[in-house]
Amino acid sequence: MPEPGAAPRRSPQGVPYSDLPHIVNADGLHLFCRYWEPAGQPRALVFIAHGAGEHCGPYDEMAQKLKEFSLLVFAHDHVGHGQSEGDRMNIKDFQIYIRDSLQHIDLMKSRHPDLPVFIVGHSMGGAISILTACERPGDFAGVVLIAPLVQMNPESATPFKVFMAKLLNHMVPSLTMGSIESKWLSRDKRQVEAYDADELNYHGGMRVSFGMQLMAAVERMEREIPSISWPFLLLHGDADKLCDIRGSRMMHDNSPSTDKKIKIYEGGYHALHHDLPEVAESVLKELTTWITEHIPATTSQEAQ
Ligand SMILES: O=C1N[C@]2(CO1)C[C@H](C(=O)N1CCC(COc3ccc(F)cc3Cl)CC1)C2
Repeated sequence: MPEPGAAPRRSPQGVPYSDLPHIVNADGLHLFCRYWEPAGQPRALVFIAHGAGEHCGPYDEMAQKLKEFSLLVFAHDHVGHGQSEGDRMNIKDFQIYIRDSLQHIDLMKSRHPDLPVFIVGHSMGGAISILTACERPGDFAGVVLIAPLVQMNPESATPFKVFMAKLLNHMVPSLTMGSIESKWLSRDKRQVEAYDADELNYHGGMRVSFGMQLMAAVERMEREIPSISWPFLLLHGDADKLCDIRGSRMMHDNSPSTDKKIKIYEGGYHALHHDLPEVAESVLKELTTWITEHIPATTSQEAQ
């Protein structure tokens, strides 16, 4: 409980967290949460992990669609993102994203102990999803990855650039590199304009220290992939300039999972769920079908 008389903790936008759905993470930071609860009995839990610089608001359409299938969807803005506390798009250890995700997932599992749990992750949220599932390999009924960050883009992360980033990280870690080029997010200009206009997105430069954390996450995934046995669905555009499709192909080809699927969208840009309408529609169809088909039959159904 806050000290009596203490000023209420407020979101970066100035809203008291007492007026917002939130959890408090292990470092005492308030994370803004969203929940999409179906009218009747939910069939499964779905946690959505958003990517770098964005927040969980733009996943409302996806969550509404999942809710129509009696799925209980939940998400939070990662530390340093959107309406959550923390230094904007920066993290001292990538593990914090995974720890916080497991905290929120465990909270929802405690409320719905009999429901299977799925994760849907996009881009950096895909890396969070992969490493979260790797920490609890038996806990998830499935993981859906939309253009996940699995490997560095070899054009942007040349050995020289990686060397310079590591050197600069020791010298000036708060130095900023370029920002995320929104033109590569989607072929739908309205979606790019919406991203650029969204004040809850971080539009500043990426700190070298944050880039280092992303690289460390990539290295962790490279080590984990040969032991991935949980079910997953990969969706990736072959014109993605932000997260190379080769990472998804490598994960699909090198993981021992016997229940894995990759769907390539020809000409697709990075944010497939916000790409051209026919692609976004296909992505929603693919992930809702895959998740509902991966909900284990309940004992009552088995008894029939
Ligand atoms: O709809 C959406 N998608 C979003 C935004 O809005 C894209 C963004 C997102 O998560 N990434 C795109 C950029 C990428 C940069 O990667 C690096 C940069 C420097 C570095 F040193 C090492 C790496 Cl790995 C990380 C993943 C989420």
